[in-house]
Amino acid sequence: MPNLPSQVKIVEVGPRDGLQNEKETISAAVKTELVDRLTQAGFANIEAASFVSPKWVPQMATSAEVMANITRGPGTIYSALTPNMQGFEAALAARADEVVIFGSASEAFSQKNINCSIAESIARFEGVARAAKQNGLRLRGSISCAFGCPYQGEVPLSAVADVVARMRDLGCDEIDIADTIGVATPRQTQAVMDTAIRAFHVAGLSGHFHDTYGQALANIYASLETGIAIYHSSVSGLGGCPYAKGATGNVATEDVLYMMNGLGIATGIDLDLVVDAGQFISQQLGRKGSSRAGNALAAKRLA
Ligand SMILES: CC(=O)SCCNC(=O)CCNC(=O)[C@H](O)C(C)(C)COP(=O)(O)OP(=O)(O)OC[C@H]1O[C@@H](n2cnc3c(N)ncnc32)[C@H](O)[C@@H]1OP(=O)(O)O
Ligand SMILES: CC(=O)CC(=O)O
Repeated sequence: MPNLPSQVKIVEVGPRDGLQNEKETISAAVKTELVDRLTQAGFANIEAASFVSPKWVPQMATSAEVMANITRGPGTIYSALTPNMQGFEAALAARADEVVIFGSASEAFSQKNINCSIAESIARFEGVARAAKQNGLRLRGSISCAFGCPYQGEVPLSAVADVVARMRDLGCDEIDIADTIGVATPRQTQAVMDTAIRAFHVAGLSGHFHDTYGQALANIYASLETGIAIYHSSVSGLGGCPYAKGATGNVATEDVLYMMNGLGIATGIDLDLVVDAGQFISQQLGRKGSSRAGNALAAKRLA
């Protein structure tokens, strides 16, 4: 049995990554209730908002209202995406605990997603990073397309190493290695994670896996073997990226928790309450959730 971490942090990204791609407008009240349910379930970190252009991502336009109305848990960090100073100022006003600068290891994706090159994005993030530190906010860097890009295909390890180093030099407390389109497989995952670990301390790295090809849980297990102990997931497997067509949601939180529980890895999260939250948001969206464990556990309750 390989030596796996004895505990992990699960960052719940459903309210942001999970909902950002929904076509029908979801009310701020529903989003607020979702965040509150997730807080009750015991998450130490919830990605609750995104202060991006409402023209680019209309679903996130209610972020300030959601942040104003949630009931904050004393031990929970509420994060918000901030692509530039305009986003940062909004996140600060909304009392975000952590801001997320989000770049890419792929030039093509950077242009499509945030309308600038990787180098331009890093220059933009410098102001956000400085302001975050000055205001005592945590700073997280997210690196999209670390395993493959919907526009340019392969992404070399050297590109991942380069952006991790740039995020590190900006002073990020945590850096996410993201499989935006869910194409990675376990050996590749370990190669990318080992590359990131050479550029940043392992305790500050996280794995953000979408599940398009059904590989996300296997990739999380592979990452556990490299020592990575922070994972992102989305309740009910919600999600997708408006600038990565065809990509499905993040790995489902219920499935990750079920696996961690089985491995004896502590998360501090109440799986039953996450299943309830998944049922709630699925009902609101009018469709069955895509978490295998969530659906099985909900069916067992009815049996
Ligand atoms: C993999 C993932 O899931 S990542 C998450 C999903 N992707 C995203 O959220 C990316 C969203 N992208 C964006 O919001 C945009 O590309 C931006 C804001 C980063 C850059 O867009 P640009 O058009 O180059 O911005 P620019 O600075 O030129 O401003 C254009 C307009 O956007 C507005 N804008 C810029 N930044 C923001 C912001 N953070 N919040 C709200 N509005 C903004 C400006 O006020 C301006 O408005 P106007 O036309 O009414 O004057
Ligand atoms: C910011 C993100 O949402 C990360 C990704 O999936 O690319």
